[in-house]
Amino acid sequence: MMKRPFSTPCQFFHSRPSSSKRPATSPATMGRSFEEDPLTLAIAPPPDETPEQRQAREIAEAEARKISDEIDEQIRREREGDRKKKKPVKLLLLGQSESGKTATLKNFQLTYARREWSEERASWRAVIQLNLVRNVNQILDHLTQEMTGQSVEHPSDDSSEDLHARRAPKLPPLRFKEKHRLLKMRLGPLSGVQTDLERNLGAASTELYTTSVTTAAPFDHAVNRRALQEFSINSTNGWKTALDKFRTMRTTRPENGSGSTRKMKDNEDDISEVIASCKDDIKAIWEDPLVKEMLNRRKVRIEDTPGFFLNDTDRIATRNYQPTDDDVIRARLRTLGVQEYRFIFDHGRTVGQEWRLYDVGGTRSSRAAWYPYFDDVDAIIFLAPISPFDEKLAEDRRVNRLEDSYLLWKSVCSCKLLARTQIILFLNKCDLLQAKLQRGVRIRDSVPSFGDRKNDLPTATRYFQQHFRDISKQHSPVPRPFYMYLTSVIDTRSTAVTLGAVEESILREHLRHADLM
Ligand SMILES: Nc1nc2c(ncn2[C@@H]2O[C@H](COP(=O)(O)OP(=O)(O)OP(=O)(O)O)[C@@H](O)[C@H]2O)c(=O)[nH]1
Ligand SMILES: [Mg+2]
Repeated sequence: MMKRPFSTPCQFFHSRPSSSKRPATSPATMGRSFEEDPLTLAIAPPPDETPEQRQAREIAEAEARKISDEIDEQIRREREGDRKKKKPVKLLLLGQSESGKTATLKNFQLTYARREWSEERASWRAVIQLNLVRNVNQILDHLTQEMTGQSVEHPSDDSSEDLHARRAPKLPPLRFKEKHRLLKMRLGPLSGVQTDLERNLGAASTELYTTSVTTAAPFDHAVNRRALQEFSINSTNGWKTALDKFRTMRTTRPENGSGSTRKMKDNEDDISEVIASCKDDIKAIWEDPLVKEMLNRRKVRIEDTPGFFLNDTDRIATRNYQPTDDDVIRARLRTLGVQEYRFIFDHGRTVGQEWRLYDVGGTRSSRAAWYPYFDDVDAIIFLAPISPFDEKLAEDRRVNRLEDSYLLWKSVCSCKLLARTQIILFLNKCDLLQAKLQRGVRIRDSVPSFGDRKNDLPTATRYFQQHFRDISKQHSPVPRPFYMYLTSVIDTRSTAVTLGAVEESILREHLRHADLM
């Protein structure tokens, strides 16, 4: 901040002898006696000023006035900047279910609102326990099916890996032993634990497997837009709704807690106890070669599913488990409706700035609720996972996930209301894409237009990127820049770098908007 010259206006106070030589009454002091106006007395030029002195004084006065004006201008600019800064930056996260929207939001919180992040971290424990327990129960379900001779669910709409499996020659039956039956029996209580955790966490803890919506972008048709407003669910607490009970429990001393808080705490302790007592069996079933063979034959890749924690059993299946940052990023809790999160950034370029991030449910039936939020956002981050090029939507197993992302991207790009909104594309889940290609899964089996290109990560990402770029170019109502990042948002370090660039570009857009208003 520029300093006002010490002289303004006091510099021109001249020591004056208390002589009887009083200046003539000026218009400004008209009607007042000279003694009543000390300011005039102070700033009036000395009566015996020489022409040289007068010239020097006038130059000094002009210089001081210039500096003073510059200061006023700077204050004005700062106030204006403050006003713009005070307006929250609004950012909308879009993309299909499981595309990584909530994981991106968590990265924002981890990078820029760390205090809040640290306060919330412990409350994610129940979600991560549920994710782990669900991994185990998924294996147990397959084991039960295999032991009773049932085939895999969804046999008609599975991935290209499954197609290979079905073409493979019939294999001899797996020979399970007594130890598998015992493992199944001893892990039986985890079914009740899953039910308890799902009940505690509410609707967000269960996935959606059906939908009546048959289009990728139900907000597309103008006629329905007014009606769509009614679908809008706006909550200011999102995942906090699910986690709040756990936070209250953690911050309340047992003797002060209400009856329900104490009951909940007891229930949480019981759950941790059961999971901890199953630790060795969980590890045993996950590491068992015959069980691995069974999962391979069934083409079940639990390690690729959202909320996979079986490689962390040693840490998580303990009575005093405390989630790490990475655990929280990888935890899976479905988003319901449209959730608003307000963060005052305590790190980054915009410390003190309020950001409002809108996280939406991505299943086809949730998308109708998005439209009302298109109106007033500074930017959109659109997440398109590129690893599931050979997978189907959980809520509609006739629809290819990549195809769904293309359709959704096209609708967002062509939406007139968003014509001048900055859209940033994250081609996400690059880590899973790389792993899939390394396993030998061929893109062209699911995406024939990929043809004979090299089946590796750089070629694949270039190919998908070009497709998204073409759609943006062809369908945007007015030309827009194509901002794209290749991401694996569970990698918090590289995501922090990406978010740094995104923060800057969104902020520029935000200030530009504020200028226009
Ligand atoms: N391996 C890997 N996992 C990811 C990546 N991005 C997200 N995930 C995981 O995928 C799961 C789903 O991510 P979410 O962020 O919950 O997905 P979403 O888009 O919010 O989904 P909805 O709330 O259903 O719309 C979570 O368990 C994430 O940790 C990624 O780049 N790589
Ligand atoms: Mg979500």
